[in-house]
Amino acid sequence: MPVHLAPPLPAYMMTTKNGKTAEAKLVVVGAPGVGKSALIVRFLTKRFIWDYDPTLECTYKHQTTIDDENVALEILDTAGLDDPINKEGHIRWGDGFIVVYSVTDRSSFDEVSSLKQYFDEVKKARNVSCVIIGNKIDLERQRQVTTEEGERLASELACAFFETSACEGGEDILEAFHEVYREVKRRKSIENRRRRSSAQQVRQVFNKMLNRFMDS
Ligand SMILES: Nc1nc2c(ncn2[C@@H]2O[C@H](COP(=O)(O)OP(=O)(O)OP(=O)(O)O)[C@@H](O)[C@H]2O)c(=O)[nH]1
Repeated sequence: MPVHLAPPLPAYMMTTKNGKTAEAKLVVVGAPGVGKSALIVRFLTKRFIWDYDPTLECTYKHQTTIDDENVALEILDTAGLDDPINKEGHIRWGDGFIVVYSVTDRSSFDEVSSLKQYFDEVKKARNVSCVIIGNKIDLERQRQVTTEEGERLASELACAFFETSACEGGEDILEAFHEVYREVKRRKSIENRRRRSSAQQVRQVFNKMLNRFMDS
């Protein structure tokens, strides 16, 4: 009997020491059956459930601490990204992405590059915040994708890389979710710096023009 996922956790609005809200929207994508739901549930509850209904679509709100910072995460568990409108909407919504493949399914690995490329296109960024997970490493005898292949691809795509077993658990699952948050935070701070510096440039030009006008 398939087990239904627990209902999403209640929403929290967290504030950091300086009074600001730290939050990030994460999207978990990958081919059907690679273990996206199992990884999310493992991250949220530290438990593994063998059988799920195939995911329709589910968003979880989760309060946690990452690097001593209180963070409110929203995590979207996607159900295949075949519908182009839905797909684009998910990508626009997300700040960071976890792309999952199964080490026992080469075709799921082959989809990773095109997914990453699509994120970059939709977000109009050279590199969106993204980590790659090769899941189901407990099924070593059925492995079709080596660790080296995963590492190589992740390095080509400039993403952090983790191999996990949602079934057995382990720190790498936690670390993958934390790492994508860190990446989101890094990029946000770069964007903010850029925005501040261009606002400063506009102010300088404006002040120069104003001074010239006043002098004339
Ligand atoms: N052995 C093993 N089985 C796993 C692991 N992760 C998930 N599974 C199993 O793989 C199947 C699919 O897992 P899901 O978490 O539903 O995969 P999904 O990617 O969310 O699937 P869709 O919602 O259909 O896209 C289930 O039977 C899980 O029990 C793992 O790490 N090891």
